[in-house]
Amino acid sequence: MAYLINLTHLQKSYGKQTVLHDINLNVMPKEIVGLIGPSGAGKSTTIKTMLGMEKVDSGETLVLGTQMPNRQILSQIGYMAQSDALYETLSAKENLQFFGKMKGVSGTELEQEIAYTADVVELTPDLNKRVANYSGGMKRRLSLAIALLGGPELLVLDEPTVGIDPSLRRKIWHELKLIRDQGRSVLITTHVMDEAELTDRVALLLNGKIIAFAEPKKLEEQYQVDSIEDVFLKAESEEAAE
Ligand SMILES: Nc1ncnc2c1ncn2[C@@H]1O[C@H](COP(=O)(O)OP(=O)(O)OP(=O)(O)O)[C@@H](O)[C@H]1O
Repeated sequence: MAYLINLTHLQKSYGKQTVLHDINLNVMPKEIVGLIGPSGAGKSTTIKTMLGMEKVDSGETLVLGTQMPNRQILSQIGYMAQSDALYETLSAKENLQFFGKMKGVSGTELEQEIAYTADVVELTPDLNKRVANYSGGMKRRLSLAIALLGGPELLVLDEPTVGIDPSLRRKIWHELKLIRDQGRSVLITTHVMDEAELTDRVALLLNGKIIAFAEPKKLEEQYQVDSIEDVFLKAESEEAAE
């Protein structure tokens, strides 16, 4: 199997605190993988070490078959960070044009993609506003639109639905499923348990450890519960008892 992402035995500490303990995680073509866990579990650290933005202490990180860090690979991924990296003095449209060109999209194709992605995140009426005047949720939506530009084979989205209304959240998940059905893949972090049910496979992260990783339905069967939230609670109490 040619994994798009393959993390093996990742270990990472900040000072005396071990933040990632032996993380093993992979993403295959044409799937949505969720990385779910409470605040401080290590979701962003997993993503940042995976993309080479933070150094790992040990373990191997392969993204699109290449050892990270690698700038070339980074430019092929649709990455949405947890904090927005936008040009505040420019309009949303100018941001999209800038990042689109960086990804090698231009001309009519870029204009079409901007129109499409702005519609997905419901920013069409606000495209000409300066980002400095955007709300926090609008900035998240713009960051997501930027990540979608260029139709990357792999999307890595760090909490993309924080601060986003339920109806738009549903629309975004619909888009992610379309992306998956086109044969592309998504790694998404969230602390919203309901969203875990929408993934093809979900990794439950607790205190820097992956305590379970499988299809949501399989996990529910294995733990004999009806929701990922209950899987998490059960797995958490088993972990604490060990
Ligand atoms: N640069 C850093 N220096 C020291 N500690 C850090 C650093 N970055 C993260 N940590 C610590 O690592 C742990 C995991 O943080 P991380 O941001 O990965 O969690 P998270 O699961 O993404 O949380 P959230 O959902 O709140 O974003 C936390 O205890 C955090 O304080």
